[in-house]
Amino acid sequence: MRCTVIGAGNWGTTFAQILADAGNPVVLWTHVESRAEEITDRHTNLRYLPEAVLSDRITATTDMAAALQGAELVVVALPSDVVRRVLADHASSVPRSAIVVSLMKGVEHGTDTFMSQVLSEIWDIPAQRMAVLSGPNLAGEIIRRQPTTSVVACTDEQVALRVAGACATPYFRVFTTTDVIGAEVGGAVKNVIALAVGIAQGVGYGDNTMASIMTRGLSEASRIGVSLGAQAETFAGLAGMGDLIATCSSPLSRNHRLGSLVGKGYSLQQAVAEIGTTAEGAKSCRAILDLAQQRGIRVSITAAVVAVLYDGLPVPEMVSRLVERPPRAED
Ligand SMILES: NC(=O)c1ccc[n+]([C@@H]2O[C@H](COP(=O)([O-])OP(=O)(O)OC[C@H]3O[C@@H](n4cnc5c(N)ncnc54)[C@H](O)[C@@H]3O)[C@@H](O)[C@H]2O)c1
Ligand SMILES: O=P(O)(O)OC[C@H](O)CO
Repeated sequence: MRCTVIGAGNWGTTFAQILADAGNPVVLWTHVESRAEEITDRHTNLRYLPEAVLSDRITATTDMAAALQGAELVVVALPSDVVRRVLADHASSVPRSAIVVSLMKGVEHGTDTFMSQVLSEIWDIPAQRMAVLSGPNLAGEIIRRQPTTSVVACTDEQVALRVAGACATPYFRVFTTTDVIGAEVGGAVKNVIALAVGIAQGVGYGDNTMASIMTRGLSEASRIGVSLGAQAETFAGLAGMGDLIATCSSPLSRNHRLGSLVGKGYSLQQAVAEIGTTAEGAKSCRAILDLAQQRGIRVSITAAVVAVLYDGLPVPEMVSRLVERPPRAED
């Protein structure tokens, strides 16, 4: 398939490499002219993936219309808070038959909208051509061709299978589902839970604390998802538990690292500056809390992360707020 990937950061560039390894020609869009030249001429992207040698099936451009021309598969990997601003004016350049895939794991602040919903809205993409790919997919491992799995969600299963086929390589095994909202919620909420785990580990707490936050965090994701129409089983799968385990356990996760810095006493601004690339949980946690509160869903961990990052709650009080609560049945 003729593929276009929008966003040449960690995941966009790594996903372009997956598509190229699967035999597809790929055009990678970046807003940075020097990066486009570097990717096309030298087959590197030193800012994001310093050790990688990229396939010569990948070329890059800053010209959005040229990047989208003739695309059969359009993949978007931008930070969630710039998607609307960067892409809204380019609807007429998206080929009418193209399949659009969101790789993003975030919720838009202000509209509480998931990324596939933003893309469908700004580009007028029908549900049967709009897909989401999510799973335990740390770019830093995949660019080294370490094996992993992922799931493509689309209401049209045949479309999900086409996308899965287009990115199948010996190191990237892709499953399919029709539960689009479940994949979206799993990907976005696990970032917030990884922040909470990172904060606890930054304070110095160990594996019992991590396991407790992960398990109760998955329960928050599942409750939010089901209230939005997701299937509960999705949260036991790759886009739920699978991604949660990878993100909460790995030092490669930006959300985990950001949380750990906050647990050690950094302010949010200092931690964001130190990480230097996208940590979606910090941007999405308030929208996720909004979504839960609007539906009367209890999300204590998400609320605690918002309180620490945005309302000045001291970290030790976050921990006691989570632990010192009356007993009740596990749900
Ligand atoms: N990195 C991963 O391992 C990984 C894995 C799965 C999903 N994701 C998701 O993919 C999305 C992108 O993450 P990433 O890791 O590639 O982020 P990144 O920070 O590494 O890269 C972001 C890219 O967006 C570009 N960008 C930023 N602001 C822009 C603007 N205003 N206009 C145009 N381009 C702009 C940057 O130049 C860069 O190319 C996120 O939603 C993330 O949650 C990341
Ligand atoms: O580095 P993070 O925390 O954005 O996580 C990357 C991926 O989402 C892991 O699947």
